[in-house]
Amino acid sequence: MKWAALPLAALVLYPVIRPFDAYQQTVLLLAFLLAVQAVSWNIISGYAGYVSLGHSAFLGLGSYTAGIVGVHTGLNPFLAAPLGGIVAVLGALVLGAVVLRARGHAFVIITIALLLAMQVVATNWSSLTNGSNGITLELPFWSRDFQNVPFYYFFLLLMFAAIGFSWAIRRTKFGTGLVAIREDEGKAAAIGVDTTRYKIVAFCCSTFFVGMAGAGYAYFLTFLNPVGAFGILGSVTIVLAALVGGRGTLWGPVIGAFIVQIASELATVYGGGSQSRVLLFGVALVLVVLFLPAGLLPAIAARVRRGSTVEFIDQSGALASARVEVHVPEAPPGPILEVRGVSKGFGGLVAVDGTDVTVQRGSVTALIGPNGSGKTTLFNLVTGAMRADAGEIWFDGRRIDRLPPWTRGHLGLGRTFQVTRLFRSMTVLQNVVAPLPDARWRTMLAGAVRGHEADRARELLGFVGLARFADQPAGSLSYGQQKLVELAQVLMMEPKLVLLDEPAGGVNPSLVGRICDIVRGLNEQGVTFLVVEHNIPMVLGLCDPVVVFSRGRPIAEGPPAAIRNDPLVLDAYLGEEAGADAYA
Ligand SMILES: Nc1ncnc2c1ncn2[C@@H]1O[C@H](COP(=O)(O)OP(=O)(O)OP(=O)(O)O)[C@@H](O)[C@H]1O
Repeated sequence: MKWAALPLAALVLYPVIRPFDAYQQTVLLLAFLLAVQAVSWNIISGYAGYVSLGHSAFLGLGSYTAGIVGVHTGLNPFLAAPLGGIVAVLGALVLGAVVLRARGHAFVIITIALLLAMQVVATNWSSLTNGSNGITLELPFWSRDFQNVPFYYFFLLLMFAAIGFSWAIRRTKFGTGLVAIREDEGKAAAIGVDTTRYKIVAFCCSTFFVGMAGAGYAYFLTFLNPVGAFGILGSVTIVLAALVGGRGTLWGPVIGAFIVQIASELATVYGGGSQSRVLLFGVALVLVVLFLPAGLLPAIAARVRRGSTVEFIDQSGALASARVEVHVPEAPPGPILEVRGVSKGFGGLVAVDGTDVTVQRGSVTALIGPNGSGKTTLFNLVTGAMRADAGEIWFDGRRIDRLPPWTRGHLGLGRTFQVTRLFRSMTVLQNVVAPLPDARWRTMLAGAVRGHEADRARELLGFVGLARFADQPAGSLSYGQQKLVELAQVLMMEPKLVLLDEPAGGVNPSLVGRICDIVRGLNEQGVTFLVVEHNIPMVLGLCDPVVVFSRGRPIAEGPPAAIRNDPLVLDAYLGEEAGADAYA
């Protein structure tokens, strides 16, 4: 941040030193305007990864708000700017509430459609917008000699505000949640992130300053029409600026905005007008995607990192034992999880077939069965990653099968994955503090890594023997270590029941013992476990009871000693010979 102080101070002082450089001021103020848009766009499309290709629609909305209000009330567009921001946010709220319930590409397409739809509305709703004749705004009331100076400071101030806002968001749990959504939306939901709410709020946040800027821009142009206000080129420019600088970073979109604005100006001056600009943007977009996919700033950061020495971490003693207190509310014995008649099919394949499974509170229950017998699908149904076709799921006395995954997480249902799903761009510590224990706005807006939560995360990392890796990127850990981090992550949610999907799969045998110790230690303190595992000796040593699955339903259940000798199980699961070997 310090490196930015000097150029920012120069920008603040420039009109004071050269008040009559109207052209240079115009170039710069348009760069500020683009930066406001790119920084705002970055909140939904960089942090959360939902690319909006029609974001200039919100600039148009702000412009029209100021124009229409100005025509009817005579309010100065600068004073109408907050209203422009609010209208943009309301637009985003309505659109986001509809579109952002879904995942993926639909959002991109719909944002383009939104932009074009607004153009059509602005053209045809003549009584409000004066149709394609456009709206002429009042002329600035100050002297023409330094006409650009107030606009310069208006956009500069907005740029600072947008950067500050983006910076603040990134430091909250909300910001971490957005990055989690970008990296793995399903996993984010499993650790308690209300992904729908987060995306809608992020979309709204990404429009407020754009709407405000729209009001100022209309005043600067003193004229508005539908094609100008809702043109696709504006949106492409925003995306290009953010991509060039580095989307998902704080300063990337700012730097990108300056580069794109200056390049665009050069193309207009030396390249023969706006047609050359379109060509330039098209070529630049292709080049950036091909050769600089992460953008300029991340590419420079990666080069600097490559040049610096890598810290060696002494891994000896990394498995040192530790104990951690977990809080599980007292409850009478009985079932904590009941799966009643649940089915799930994929096309013609029935993966889970009218299954009943009960997990008793305080147990370490195993779920074993051959590959493809439906164990992971059952986990997905219990945690809400998939919806059951039929049946009911009850957790801790409450029916949960219609609840979203994050609510199930808030109720105390934790889960690890067969193939670990840590957020790889985050550090180990950031991963562990990422889960959200409840849906309160206060929690969402709290600092991402703060006070007692950060202490707790370090304590949990110590418990799984990985405290010294806290500040390393999660992706740099070994597979087994990532499994342990994922366990620490789940424990952050104070779960009552943890579903472990193949905790020993692909893990060094020395770690398997450690995982068993951890599970036993937590279980003694009241945490219930449901474990899917192919490592039969581990299952028989750790779990009781054992439920055996075959073709989407349980075929046997009982203590390990009984399961070990059950001919049905040997037949369905391992075949007799293999079974004898495995249990030997
Ligand atoms: N999203 C999906 N779409 C289509 N088929 C699926 C999907 N998920 C699982 N299946 C199928 O459902 C069946 C059960 O798969 P599931 O992953 O639940 O088995 P599993 O018992 O966990 O297997 P493994 O022990 O190998 O992990 C398999 O035939 C699988 O191909």
